[in-house]
Order: sequence, then structure tokens, then C-alpha cells
Amino acid sequence: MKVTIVGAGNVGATCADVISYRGIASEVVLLDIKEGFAEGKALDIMQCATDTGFNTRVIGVTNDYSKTANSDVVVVTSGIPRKPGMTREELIGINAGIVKSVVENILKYSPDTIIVMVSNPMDTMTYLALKSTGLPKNRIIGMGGILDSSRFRTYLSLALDKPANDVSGMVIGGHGDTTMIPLTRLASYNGIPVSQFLSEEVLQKVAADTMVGGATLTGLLGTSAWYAPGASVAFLVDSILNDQKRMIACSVYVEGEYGQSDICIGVPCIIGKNGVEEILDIQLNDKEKALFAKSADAVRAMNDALKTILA
Ligand SMILES: NC(=O)C1=CN([C@@H]2O[C@H](COP(=O)(O)OP(=O)(O)OC[C@H]3O[C@@H](n4cnc5c(N)ncnc54)[C@H](O)[C@@H]3O)[C@@H](O)[C@H]2O)C=CC1
Ligand SMILES: O=C([O-])CC(=O)C(=O)O
Repeated sequence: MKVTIVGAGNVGATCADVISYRGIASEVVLLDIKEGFAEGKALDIMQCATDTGFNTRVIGVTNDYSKTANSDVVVVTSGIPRKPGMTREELIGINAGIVKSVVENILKYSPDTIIVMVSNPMDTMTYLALKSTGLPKNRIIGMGGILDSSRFRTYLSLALDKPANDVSGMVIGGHGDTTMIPLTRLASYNGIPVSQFLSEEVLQKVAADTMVGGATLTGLLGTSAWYAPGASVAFLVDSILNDQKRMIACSVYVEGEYGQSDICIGVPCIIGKNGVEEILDIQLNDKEKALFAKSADAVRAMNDALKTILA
């Protein structure tokens, strides 16, 4: 199985690293526009093979899309990350042009691939990829909800003082500081509602910390995060390549689900070899429905900005 990752920066290289050491794909191609950069990252990752015991072949190329031919999955991480004080939405002006040209190049050599969108603002970049390529909606998947859910579970585990893997929880809605919706009502500690262990006040703080999870890291690091984002992409790619049919919150094109149409937004999906195999239209309460509608409005407004940017 072959995976191409466009953008060999922090997130792209971390994702290549996790995919390799977990043996998720037999071949990983890293592509970047910076001369020699992807080649260097690929060689560095390959030199872990004997110590960590993997056999994935990692290849780096400078803007040579012919080497990406026949990829089963292509991950798009090319573009600029935010700096402290910025929102993800402010990246749209530069990243929209990059994403549009990258997906066109990808499809010339891998017309049947499944595209995983990472570049921000991710929901809008996913929508852009879908609209500009005309690909069926099952083959364009935005990665955000899985990362937000990991952060949610981490903050819950810290509040509970219990292992994160014993905590379940999901974040839906847009992948933005004010648009994501951590579903505290449905979160559980080994099947038991977390509300039996944590006060409403603590749960509200967990939700608030989750929503600004990316901004907090950007403030600490000076650029946005990469370890958890890279691992989240690898988890998603694993579910596609190995047809795991995991239930993962992904940004996908909705046509009536959750009362919304013609946007890409985070909802629970079944992810397998065909990409998005099912969207689960779970029952939300009135408060959650209102939050989802507000989130969708914000995502739609950002999509509208594409018309001016790409005109
Ligand atoms: N969806 C999500 O959950 C997350 C999204 N992100 C987003 O991912 C993107 C990448 O973040 P980082 O890896 O931290 O940035 P980075 O700056 O470390 O890497 C980006 C790479 O893209 C390359 N690039 C730029 N234009 C290109 C083009 N036309 N073709 C190929 N490569 C190109 C750059 O040379 C650079 O190496 C950002 O937009 C960031 O906001 C980051 C973390 C999580
Ligand atoms: O915060 C950012 O800009 C990058 C990102 O999407 C995340 O880490 O969630």
C-alpha cells in the first residue's frame, strides 16, 4: 500500500514517521517544494528502520508528482501553520491557492486515490478540494475531529486522573477555536458517563480547554502542534488502508445530515477502504443541535470567502 504526504514539514514528517514505524503502509512518499527537504526527512526516517524494526520504504521528492503515482491515500499538509495569536481561519488566503494546485497535481498521477486534508482552515480546504476536483464525497476526508477528540479524552483523563485509553469522547462540528463541539454529555469512563465523576463546572473547563487545544499549543510552541496531529492522521490512514471501519469524527460533505447541506464539517463517520463509508446521524439534544447549527454557519461563511480568494 502506498501513501503520499504532500508537505514534509512538522505534521507531514511526523505522520510519515508514525505510518512507517507502525508498518501501516509499505511505501511512503514525502513531497515538498523546498529543495532537498523531503529527501532529507525521508532519509532520516528510513534510518530509524533498524532500531525500531520497520520495513516501510520512505522516499522524499522535491515537487516531483510522478513519484507519487498510484498512491492509495494522499495526505495534504502543505501550507502555512498559524503563529501565536492567529486563528486557523486567517491562513485561508495563502493555503487555498496551495491546496487547490496540490490536489490537481495529485490527481494527475493518482486518479483513484483517497485524499486526507490536513491544511487549515481544514473544513474549508476539504470543501475546496471536493468542489475543485469533483471527486465523489467518500474520497475526500478532512482530519480534525479525531485530533480534537484525542485532546478531549486527554483533558478528561487528566481531570479524572485515569488513563486516556479508558476514556471515550468525541468532538464534532468545525475544526476551529469557537466552532468545535466536545460532546461532554456522551463522554464516558469505561462506559460510565463522566458526569458521575466530574462536576458540571469541571466538564465545562474540559470542553473549553479542548476547544482552544490547538491555540494553547501554538502559544507554547510558537507554531502549531505536530506530534498529535501526525499520529491522528496515521490513525485515519490506518483505518482506510486496513479497512478497519473505525468510527472517527471527520470533516466530510454533508447532504442533509444534522440538518446541514453543502459544507464539509466534523461528524462521526465509518472509515474504511472506500474512505467515508457511512455518516452516523446521531441524536443530539437541543443545546447540541443549536451549537452544531452555529458551527455550520461559521464554516459556511468561511467557504464563502473562497469565492473572493480564488477569483
Ligand atoms: N487539521 C488539523 O488538525 C491540523 C492542521 N494543521 C495544518 O497543517 C498545515 C501544515 O502544518 P505544519 O506541518 O506544522 O507546517 P510546516 O510549515 O512545518 O510544513 C508545511 C510544509 O508545506 C510545504 N509546502 C508549502 N507549499 C507547498 C506546495 N505547494 N507543495 C508542497 N509543499 C508545500 C512547506 O515547504 C513546508 O515544508 C498547516 O496549515 C497547519 O495549520 C496542523 C496541525 C493539525
Ligand atoms: O492549531 C492549529 O492551528 C493546528 C491545528 O489545527 C491543531 O493543532 O488543531
